[in-house]
Amino acid sequence: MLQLNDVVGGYDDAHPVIKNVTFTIDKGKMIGILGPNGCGKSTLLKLISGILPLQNGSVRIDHKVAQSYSSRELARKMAVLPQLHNHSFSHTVRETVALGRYPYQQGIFSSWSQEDENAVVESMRQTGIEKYATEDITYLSGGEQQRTFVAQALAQKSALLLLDEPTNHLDIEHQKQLMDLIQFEVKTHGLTVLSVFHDMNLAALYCDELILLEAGHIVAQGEPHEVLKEKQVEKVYHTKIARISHPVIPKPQISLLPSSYSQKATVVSAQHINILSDYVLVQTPEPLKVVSSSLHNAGIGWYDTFMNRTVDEYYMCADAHEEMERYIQLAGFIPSKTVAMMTAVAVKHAIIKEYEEDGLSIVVVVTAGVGNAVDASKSYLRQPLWHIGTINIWVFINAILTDESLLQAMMTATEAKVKAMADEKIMDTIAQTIATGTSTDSLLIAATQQGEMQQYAGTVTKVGRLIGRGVYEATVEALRDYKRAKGMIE
Ligand SMILES: Nc1ncnc2c1ncn2[C@@H]1O[C@H](COP(=O)(O)OP(=O)(O)OP(=O)(O)O)[C@@H](O)[C@H]1O
Repeated sequence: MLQLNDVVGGYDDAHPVIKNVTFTIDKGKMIGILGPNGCGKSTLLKLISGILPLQNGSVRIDHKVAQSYSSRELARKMAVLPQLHNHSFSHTVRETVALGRYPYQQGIFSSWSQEDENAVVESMRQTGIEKYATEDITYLSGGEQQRTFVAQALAQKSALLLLDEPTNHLDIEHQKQLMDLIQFEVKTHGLTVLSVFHDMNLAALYCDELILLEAGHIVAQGEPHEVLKEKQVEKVYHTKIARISHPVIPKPQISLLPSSYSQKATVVSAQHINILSDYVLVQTPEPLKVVSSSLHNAGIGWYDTFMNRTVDEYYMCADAHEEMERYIQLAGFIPSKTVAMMTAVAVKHAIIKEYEEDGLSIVVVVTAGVGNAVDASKSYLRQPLWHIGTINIWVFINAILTDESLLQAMMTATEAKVKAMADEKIMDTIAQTIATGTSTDSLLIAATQQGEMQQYAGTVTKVGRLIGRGVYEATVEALRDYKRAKGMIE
């Protein structure tokens, strides 16, 4: 649909802004242009739309050199949404949108057709601006004006849309509406879109491909995950960032790292573990980075309150998540900052252990009830019933853990728990084999993210050795306590 070959151009022949830019966009694709301020994004759009002449190279639209189209023909092929600037002219919203139909007019509005009318009405409806139709555009907010100019570009009904920061001035509801609308036109009507973005995350969510410009050159081009690489983005934008995965769809997202974020020194020790009447509680002065399978706030996140709550062995609740959230609130804590799990074991039986080796320390807290012990390899023999038995394990680590380390710590802790079950000969009463856990166990790894970096946490790493030993010893002790409480041992 659009082909650029060795395009050179700008405002001054001696110093072109755009230098040898080559790319092709297929029909029905949405491509985002990214790059720092002044790198030439808007200039590139101006060269493509013919506002600026090319110094070298060619722009082809539908295999024909762009300059060979008359201006009216070109406008039927290509609509342009420039960067929104203050403008002095005064038109109603409807008149402004209707200007998008000029390529189809013979004289000024002398041949207004039903098709023109339909295009204007439809694009005003799509962008949600019908209610402002008779208002003067200069009285609208920045976002409303932006939507009016998008409607004008859509009313042009051209196959190629060039957009310069289309979501400028829009709140997130209208950003999403606009991007959804453009994506719908791309997917269902084969519209081709080339759009400048400052918001890399929005571009990654909606674009098929991204082009990253630096000082008028293309430095990267491809699918969002290929272009938004941490080192590449840091180099081009001269700033520290973290690349993360979108939580719901497989797209990369870029997060800024403020340079002056400072945390209070946080070291978790056994003294932080409070055993209250109904729950074990830990509160830390700063949030810890947590990975857990807790009932409340499972997954990876940052939390400063940790609760292991005793419930009746026959606890039943239609919505345990909602009930737990209410419980946390009534107990005086903030649900969004709290990770919480449940146990049928009285919390006075919680085992707390602290380990330190070579400047690295961890705290392990375990409650173990194994009335519902299961051999994971034989659990298919059971009915899938939810029943609280539960071994809950917390591991607090005074160090910086990478994500891979947090996940390895989960594995190391699980292996240590399984070994404790084996050594204590805890049986799966249905399979008649040694159990590996209970059917509702939870595990939490929480790192202060201060101190020494622990890249890995497998069994023979510095932190893995502490976790393996700590979880094993605390679980064995908790299992013995459980047996004692049940009169199984002295
Ligand atoms: N009308 C103009 N005359 C002369 N130089 C210009 C003109 N417009 C832009 N420039 C220069 O061209 C370079 C590229 O500008 P351009 O607007 O294309 O950058 P951009 O990547 O779109 O920037 P931003 O992210 O700030 O919108 C800049 O150095 C800018 O100063």
